[in-house]
Amino acid sequence: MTRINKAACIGGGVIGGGWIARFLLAGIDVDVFDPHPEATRIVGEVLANAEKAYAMLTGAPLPQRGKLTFRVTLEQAVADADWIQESVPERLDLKRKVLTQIDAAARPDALIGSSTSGLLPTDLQRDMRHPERLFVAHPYNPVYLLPLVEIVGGEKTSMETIKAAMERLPPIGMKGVHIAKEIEAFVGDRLLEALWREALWLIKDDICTVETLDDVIRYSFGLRWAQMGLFQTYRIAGGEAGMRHFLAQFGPALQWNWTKLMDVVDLDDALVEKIGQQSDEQADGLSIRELERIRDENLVGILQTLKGSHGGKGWGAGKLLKDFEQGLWASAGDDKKLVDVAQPLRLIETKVSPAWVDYNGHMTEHRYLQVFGDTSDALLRLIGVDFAYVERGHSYYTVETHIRHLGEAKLGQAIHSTCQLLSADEKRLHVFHTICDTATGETIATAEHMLLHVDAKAGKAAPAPEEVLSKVRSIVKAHAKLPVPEGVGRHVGQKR
Ligand SMILES: NC(=O)C1=CN([C@@H]2O[C@H](COP(=O)(O)OP(=O)(O)OC[C@H]3O[C@@H](n4cnc5c(N)ncnc54)[C@H](O)[C@@H]3O)[C@@H](O)[C@H]2O)C=CC1
Ligand SMILES: C[N+](C)(C)CC(=O)CC(=O)[O-]
Repeated sequence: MTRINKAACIGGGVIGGGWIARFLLAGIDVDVFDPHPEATRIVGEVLANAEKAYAMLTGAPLPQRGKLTFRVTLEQAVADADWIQESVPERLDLKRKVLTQIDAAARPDALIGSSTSGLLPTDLQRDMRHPERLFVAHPYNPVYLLPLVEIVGGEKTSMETIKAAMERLPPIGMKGVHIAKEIEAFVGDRLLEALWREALWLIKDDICTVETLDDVIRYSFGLRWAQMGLFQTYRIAGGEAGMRHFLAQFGPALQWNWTKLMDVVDLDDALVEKIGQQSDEQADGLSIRELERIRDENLVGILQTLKGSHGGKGWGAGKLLKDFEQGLWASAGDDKKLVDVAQPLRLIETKVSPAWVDYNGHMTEHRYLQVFGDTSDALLRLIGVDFAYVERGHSYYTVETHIRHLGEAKLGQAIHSTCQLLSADEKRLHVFHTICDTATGETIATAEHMLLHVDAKAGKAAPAPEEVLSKVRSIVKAHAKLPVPEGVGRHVGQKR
């Protein structure tokens, strides 16, 4: 997979800031040009939110954060970037001017993406000397969490550019969709504009308030759309006969007078004030940054749920997250370099995610097992039992677990896990894991597990190969010098 080595972001507002965070958290250095006097503060706040979100999103080892540099001129910012993302305000004249400036100063092999929500790439590339490398890369807010990018070429964009742009998105956790023909607003904003236009009419005509309208979305089809989109949702709504029956039943309604579609509401002062006031009431005193954090927590929860869906294979954006994490584990390589075997192995660093918290306000039971399971997986990678090993047909399965809950882990709390390898033979690993509060070092929970090496195809236990056992033996030898952890061998029971 081809990767972005150095990015430049021209414009660091809502969307530019999101791109900056996406690149930096993928380990890519970013140079920024934005003449706004408070650009540094604004980008810093977006980045802080993004870091909070990523800490909750994944326990996979994120690369070291890229270096962020603000430049005084556009030319300096783009000079050695291989991906340049333009995110200046949505005005054709301004974008053309900025893109022409980028084109003149960028490396000849640099890719140039525009974040435009709806302008045609053919119009954007009109004045460029090398228009073949300009494409629309339309993202969704917040760019650091929502993975989709619509990739759209103009008349002069080369297919090599489109291919190169598409290839560079998965390593930063994004999914490119190539829109075959350029149209204004592409696909996503075509749909959103239609909905938005109807919504404005419903408010203007006093059919409902902005809060009622949002409730209608978020308590119903909004929940469906995140995981199945429109067509697959309607396929199910057709019952056993599926999409054909759905079309037969609801197709005729399309001729009825249900929508105002192309009639554009007049956004006069009265309507702007009406929407503004209703929106203020709906926010109930929450600031934009607070709302962003609530949004991010919810998105993290949804993405994590989708990651575990479809029998653990992952579904939609959750499958993408799963693949991204596998890439992170793979490129972190064997964690050997990071781990000191003279100590219990420090293997997982994470934060308590919103999706992990129960009605008591702290981490719910099965999430402890998840973190302990992740700890076992990290140990296995360390001894060479990685994805490739499992694909070849062997693995370790956990056959017994005993968890003790000794403290509380609250939302957003930084926690880490350690592993002490108590003993091992050619088939078994006897491990003792601990989850600690990273700030205080206090123990929150412990788990004792027995893992059994298996021939997964034959479905039975089998000795591990020498290359794995030699690594196991060296950790067991080092850990034999450590005190036996308190709680080893405990069982659940009461004196009778
Ligand atoms: N806000 C949204 O929900 C989305 C916006 N977009 C697109 O992203 C682009 C940017 O939109 P936002 O970030 O929302 O706007 P914004 O107003 O938040 O940010 C624009 C930034 O560009 C900077 N800027 C202005 N002139 C500049 C120049 N000559 N060189 C460098 N920087 C300059 C401004 O100082 C500002 O920080 C637009 O094309 C928009 O259509 C795409 C997806 C979603
Ligand atoms: C409002 N908008 C047209 C700028 C929205 C987008 O382009 C995508 C989004 O994030 O909703």
